[in-house]
Amino acid sequence: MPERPAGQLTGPVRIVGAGLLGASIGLALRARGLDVQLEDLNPDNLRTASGLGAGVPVTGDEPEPQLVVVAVPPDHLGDVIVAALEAHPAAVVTDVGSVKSGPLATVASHVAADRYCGSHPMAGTQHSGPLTATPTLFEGRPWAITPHTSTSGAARGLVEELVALTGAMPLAFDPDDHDRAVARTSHVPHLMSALVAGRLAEAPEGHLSLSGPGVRDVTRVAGTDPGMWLQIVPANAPAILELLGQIRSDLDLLEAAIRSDDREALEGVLANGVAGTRAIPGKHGGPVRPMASVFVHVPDHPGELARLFVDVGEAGVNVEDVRIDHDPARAGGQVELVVEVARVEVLVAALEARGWAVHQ
Ligand SMILES: NC(=O)C1=CN([C@@H]2O[C@H](COP(=O)(O)OP(=O)(O)OC[C@H]3O[C@@H](n4cnc5c(N)ncnc54)[C@H](O)[C@@H]3O)[C@@H](O)[C@H]2O)C=CC1
Ligand SMILES: O=C(O)C(=O)Cc1ccc(O)cc1
Repeated sequence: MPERPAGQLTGPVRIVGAGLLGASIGLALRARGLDVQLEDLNPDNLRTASGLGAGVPVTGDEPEPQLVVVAVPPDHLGDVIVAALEAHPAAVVTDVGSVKSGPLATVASHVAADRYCGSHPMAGTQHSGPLTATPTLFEGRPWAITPHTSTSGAARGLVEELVALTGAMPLAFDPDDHDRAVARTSHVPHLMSALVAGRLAEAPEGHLSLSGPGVRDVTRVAGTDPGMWLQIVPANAPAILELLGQIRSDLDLLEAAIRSDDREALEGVLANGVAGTRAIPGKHGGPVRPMASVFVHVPDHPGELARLFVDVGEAGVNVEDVRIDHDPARAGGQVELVVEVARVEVLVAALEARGWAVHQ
């Protein structure tokens, strides 16, 4: 295939699988003025996605796509990518699947594999289907681009443009290395979250009333629709099993340390955890900036949250993250504002001066 200079993703883009990911990509591309064609086996999802403005359902009369984005569940990726390469002999084909080596194995023997370049955005919500699709889903998020040995420069270039148009941050990975990376950063964390959350379901009556932000943080991702994970985990079994083996040894060490009250070994486990959290890159891949939480009691009246955020804005402090919980002490909410450590004093002083009950 001839090399295509950069800056030439003009569409049409065909999206196969108009669920959460497909419809969100469609919305992002429509916002940039590209023609988007939608295909889905499920007529309800197709109707919802096109109704939201993510693109136009295919009829068979439309022009050939320049780029096909396959966004179907993991079990079907390989076959649907091959079908797209065959159906659209001039198009570049990518997919957004969570695991790259399996689909590539299906595609690799295909004569037109040079037109295929895998990819994987690290963004989602806890819901599947197009209803919660949003054009901003990918903004500032990492999006892996996983060319294989025979991917053409032109195919890779077009996928890079797709990623740039959605506002995501492109990161190049070899497909196998990508799978090892997401086993560590996404798949095993999800399974660990499910294991911890699973112990909550059988808790004796009353115990869960002591739930605080900690348990919510650790179990949040376990609450996502399990359907997709039932396909992701088997698709990345080798990389996941390797990490689970290491965690099993860590658990043995931890259990022994607790049994023998070995504080040094326990400290080692906890220190490793601290080192791990600090190793996660900061926003947009930048350096990690130390963060701290400021907790604010918000009375249970309409408009109070809005007033709080106006006051934070006027204090000139950027909120990096925010969580809202019931206040265990009084009626109302407790808002946790995560800000840079260096901004905590300014924020606390400004909020107290405006009458907010604040603690750290
Ligand atoms: N949900 C997430 O958080 C993320 C998902 N992914 C990957 O993106 C892909 C799509 O995931 P979601 O959008 O969440 O799933 P989804 O379930 O919301 O959407 C999948 C869509 O594909 C359609 N479909 C299934 N088989 C099809 C076929 N053969 N031809 C045409 N349409 C077909 C379904 O009807 C559905 O509308 C998956 O491979 C997943 O691994 C990647 C990053 C994040
Ligand atoms: O795990 C995360 O960090 C998410 O944001 C959600 C998610 C789920 C599955 C993926 O393949 C990619 C991202």
